[in-house]
Amino acid sequence: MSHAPQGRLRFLTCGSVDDGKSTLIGRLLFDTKQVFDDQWQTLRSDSRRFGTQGEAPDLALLVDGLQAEREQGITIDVAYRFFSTPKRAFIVADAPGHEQYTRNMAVAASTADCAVVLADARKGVLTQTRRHSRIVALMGVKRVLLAVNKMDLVGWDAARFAEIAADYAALAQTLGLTVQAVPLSALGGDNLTARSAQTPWYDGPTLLEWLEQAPLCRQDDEAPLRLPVQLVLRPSSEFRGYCGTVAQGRVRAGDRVRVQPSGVKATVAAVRIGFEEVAQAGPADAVCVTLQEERDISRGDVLVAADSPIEQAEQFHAHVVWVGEQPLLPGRPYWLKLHHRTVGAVVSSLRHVVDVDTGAHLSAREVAMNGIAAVHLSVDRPLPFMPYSASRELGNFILIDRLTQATVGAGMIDFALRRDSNLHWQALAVDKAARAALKHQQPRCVWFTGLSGSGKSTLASLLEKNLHAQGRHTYVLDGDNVRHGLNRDLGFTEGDRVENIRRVAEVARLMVDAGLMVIVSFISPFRAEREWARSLFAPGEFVEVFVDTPLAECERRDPKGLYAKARRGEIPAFTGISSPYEAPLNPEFLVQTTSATPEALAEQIAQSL
Ligand SMILES: Nc1ncnc2c1ncn2[C@@H]1O[C@H](COP(=O)(O)OS(=O)(=O)O)[C@@H](OP(=O)(O)O)[C@H]1O
Ligand SMILES: Nc1ncnc2c1ncn2[C@@H]1O[C@H](COP(=O)(O)OP(=O)(O)O)[C@@H](O)[C@H]1O
Repeated sequence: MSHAPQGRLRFLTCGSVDDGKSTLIGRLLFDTKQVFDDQWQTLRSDSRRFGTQGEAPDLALLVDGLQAEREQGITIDVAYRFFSTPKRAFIVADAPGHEQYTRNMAVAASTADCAVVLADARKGVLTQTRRHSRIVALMGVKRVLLAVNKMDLVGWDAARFAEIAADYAALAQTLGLTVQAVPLSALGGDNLTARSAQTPWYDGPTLLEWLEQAPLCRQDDEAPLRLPVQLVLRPSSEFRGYCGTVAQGRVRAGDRVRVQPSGVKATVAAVRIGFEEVAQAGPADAVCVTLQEERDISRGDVLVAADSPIEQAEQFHAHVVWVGEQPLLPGRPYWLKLHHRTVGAVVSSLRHVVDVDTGAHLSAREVAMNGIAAVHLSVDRPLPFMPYSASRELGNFILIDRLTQATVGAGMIDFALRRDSNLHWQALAVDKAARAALKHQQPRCVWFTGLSGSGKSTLASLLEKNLHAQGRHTYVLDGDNVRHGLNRDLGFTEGDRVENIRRVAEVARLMVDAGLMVIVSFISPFRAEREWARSLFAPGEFVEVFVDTPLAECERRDPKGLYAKARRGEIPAFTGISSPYEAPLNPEFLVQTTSATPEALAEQIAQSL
């Protein structure tokens, strides 16, 4: 094998179940397997240099799918296979076309340079073909080979091939894909690795020729440097190295760099790959950079060319592929991880859900598993980023459930929202401490949660009376009254409850900032929102009170007759009956209303404040 491969092309294959995908991949592997051993050696030596598996080959080097997603650990059903020819090495990702295909395909496509879309010559372009092509295009793949397979079963009919190719070309145009259609038979090996005698009328490339020539995505070493910091190495007080994989551009000793988001500048002292000092490094190189100056840099920062910063924002327009079992709900807090930076995030608005069959934009209030949506995202700290179209490494993120730590979404940033740069937090001369001092009190948010009829309102009202009598400045936010004003537009779906609590928590925060002792009394059935509410306050400021009255007792009390109605089926999604209540795991107070009077309970809580 005298020729060095021209880089390593990653592609994915997609098609409907019977289109012949496995045969095609099997054939490719079989026809090229004579060099497989050589390549395996390369992988082994690569693994020793860059890998994390010691002597064993680090397959992750082949499969660095959604980077963050992999670190997070989520099972994605994608098979990666490896083969090579004298011209090039290939990694083919095979995403099963059946269940969960959206998320599997999205993950596979997120690192692919191109895609091979199969169509059965007898069936032509099907709904599935459209669906897969749309997902592939959304994930940033620009080039597609349309493999019109089973041409032998249509008698190698040139007209049939031309018809399918034209059909697909029309779709490709709407998706912004560049297409090469190839007539082939995976079974017979025609036009796969060798030109077929059956298609004298076809003068385009074979499938393999096309793959050998297809441009790689990651070749942008002309671009300014972008190096997300994955790890800060400090083996001794003398040495501080910043490690990560170069996303774009080159880095050399002497280069001026800027640290984002802080903005401080520094000069590169040395660049290492493994233990070796190198003159320079480029895209996809895993490097360790040292600086001449001492700087405060941590994981999640990005080193960029000093004169060419990337954007930073807190609000984005993005696309999300939802992989969570629970639906995506606007207003619910998630963690967002972009390159190596993790921040708090909420979907501030759900713009639309994409119908993958037709491309239509549908309005929706939540996104189910495998759904794809356009959203506005708001994060709690400035995030250096690039649009996904300009950099997959700096433009793709994952969303993580705050409670289970499971990955629930994979996303692509489209652009920062303009309003972001015009919104500035007002620093005011009089602050919370000053306001609280004037009132001679410690501001607090006392958060009552529990079933309807558990006793929240009764206790909240008694607590306020008690505090007021001590000269405290208080305010009660109660579900029943807030739902008549600020939250009049909200009902009792999961999404509406999430938004209900989000708004109330924000209002409570403002009131605590005003120096008040705020008492919140809402069912607030979900842990995620209560935990997020807690995160808005300083340590010790948020006091969660779980009014732990058994459902049977609440139902017996039924102060508003709602349980009776709910049992008769007249109220849909009633908490405790037909809608869930997630009890707090570590509340500051657990209150049992069946064994003490409301007055005694309120007194106990007041004492502790
Ligand atoms: N479907 C359904 N489920 C639960 N509750 C219902 C429902 N429909 C109306 N109500 C009445 O609304 C009050 C609860 O509102 P909240 O804002 O506290 O609910 S939530 O936190 O958004 O879940 C609740 O008041 P409380 O009894 O004070 O809890 C009920 O009176
Ligand atoms: N120890 C107690 N604490 C609070 N409420 C109690 C207690 N014992 C009985 N109750 C009764 O339970 C009912 C609770 O209703 P409410 O305070 O409106 O509940 P919620 O606001 O949680 O829906 C009231 O009728 C109240 O008098």
